[in-house]
Amino acid sequence: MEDDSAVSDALRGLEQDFERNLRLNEQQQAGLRVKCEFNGESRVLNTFARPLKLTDLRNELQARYKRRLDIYFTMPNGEIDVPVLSQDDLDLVVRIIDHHQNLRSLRLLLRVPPDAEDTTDGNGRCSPPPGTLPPGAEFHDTASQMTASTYSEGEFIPEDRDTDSLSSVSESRQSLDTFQIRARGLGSRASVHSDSAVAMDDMSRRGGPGGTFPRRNVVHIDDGRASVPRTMQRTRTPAEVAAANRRDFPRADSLGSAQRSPAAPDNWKQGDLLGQGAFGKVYKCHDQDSGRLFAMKVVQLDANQDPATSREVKALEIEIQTLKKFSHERIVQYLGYHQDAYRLCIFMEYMDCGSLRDEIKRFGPIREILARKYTRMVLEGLSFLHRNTIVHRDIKGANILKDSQGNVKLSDFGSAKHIKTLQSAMSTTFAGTAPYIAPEVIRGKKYHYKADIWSLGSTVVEFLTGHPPYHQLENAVSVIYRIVSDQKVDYTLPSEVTETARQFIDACFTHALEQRPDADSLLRHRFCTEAL
Ligand SMILES: Nc1ncnc2c1ncn2[C@@H]1O[C@H](COP(=O)(O)OP(=O)(O)OP(=O)(O)O)[C@@H](O)[C@H]1O
Repeated sequence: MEDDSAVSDALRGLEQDFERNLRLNEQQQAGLRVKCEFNGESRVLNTFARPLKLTDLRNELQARYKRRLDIYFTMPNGEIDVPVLSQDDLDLVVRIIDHHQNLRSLRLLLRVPPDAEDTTDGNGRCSPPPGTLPPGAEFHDTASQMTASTYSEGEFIPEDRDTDSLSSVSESRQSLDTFQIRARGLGSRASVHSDSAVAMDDMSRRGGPGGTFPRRNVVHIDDGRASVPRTMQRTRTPAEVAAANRRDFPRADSLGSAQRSPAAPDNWKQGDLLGQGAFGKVYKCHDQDSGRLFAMKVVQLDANQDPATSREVKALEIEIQTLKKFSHERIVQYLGYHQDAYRLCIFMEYMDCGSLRDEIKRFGPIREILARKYTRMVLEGLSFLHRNTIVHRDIKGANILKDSQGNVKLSDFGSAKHIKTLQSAMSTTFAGTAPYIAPEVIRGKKYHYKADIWSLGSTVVEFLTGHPPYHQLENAVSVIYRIVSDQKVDYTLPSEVTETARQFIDACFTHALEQRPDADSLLRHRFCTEAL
């Protein structure tokens, strides 16, 4: 009986291989259709003969667009663009789409090279229109004594600290952070799960005791202090919220107490630079009213933002408004945001020891005993996010922050999608993130919460070896090619690392989503439960 089923399995496998090869042959004999997107406009170029030559492609682009353009390969999910710099990159990209069942054409994103942009100020930034605040001007600049005003459409949403009817989501037990928030009774589980944003938006629409009234977004700069204007936002329609939540999640069955939302400071002073990511700088800040320290991520905006970028900024603001209501001892607390014409400032809880990536850079790979502890804390954070229908989407050492007591927390959750789209729109790349991306995401599936588990596997390799898998490869295209084509992720652990660690990592690197364990089951893995 067993023999029979083994034979039929093998036959089915052979049949599938045959069909795949047949399809591949047909595809390879047919030419290659190339679609290009430039400045928000999509065009189908010629069908190119194989093998596709980079010089032919460049010549065709030059003829069509009459300018030199940088070429990026856009993955089917539209979120990942990787630069195509050489013939080798292009060959890999063609191989990726040939092995991809659903891809019929090569999608390329075209961008004007930064050095060719004639509207830049020489630093890659766009010059502001006449009469506007220069991009370098900081709000706290005492010398300038300026008052800058920006106007945006929308309805004024009262700050949450004045809004008793707004609740936040929290499971924080004994948070060691300085942003401990006062508990305010039990929240409704149902409203916080997939309908959470609807419920919150609904409450926002109704407004708290402060009422709802239109207001202009004005930034006053005086006296070396910055006053944060009340934020404005467009409320999400139920359809948008439903679309955002149309994912397959575990049930939110253990939401804890609802608490008062943390609020962004009204008056602050910018301090030292804490670090810089692919997209913006992070500064330490001092709340001038409470004395608390917090972190401020500054995302520079292009003054001549195209509509797509503006939409993404708006979406990011809305996301942060929602995310700040989530509170847990293993996630870095969002406090709010402020936007003007030149920058979007995202306020967050301050973590005084920086990221685990910084720690690895400074002190080398992390010993397994500590890696186990960090992994457990990361999984607690992931378990909370996933129960609350949030996919982190960018788990990596650089997004795990630590305080001086050894607590680690997840940062940058939820906002990753908008940040990435913005990065893409503003011509930065996120090659640094490529080694952590799950293969199904590269293949174009929507982010499923289990994609975070795959990234966790890469992050544990990073803890133990100092680098994620495939870091030695030269470029992002090679990395994503290896992730989608390797049956087994190629990584080497130091000899002293236990078999338990390897099993844990391999469990994270399970290709089939339904077999890949979730955060709660990984928390029960011996890697997390047993001390060394
Ligand atoms: N809340 C915070 N508290 C303290 N330091 C922080 C905080 N957030 C970020 N940092 C510091 O700033 C650095 C840059 O953070 P940022 O989130 O901009 O980029 P990243 O996560 O390192 O990289 P990428 O932009 O590619 O995701 C971090 O590595 C960390 O050292």
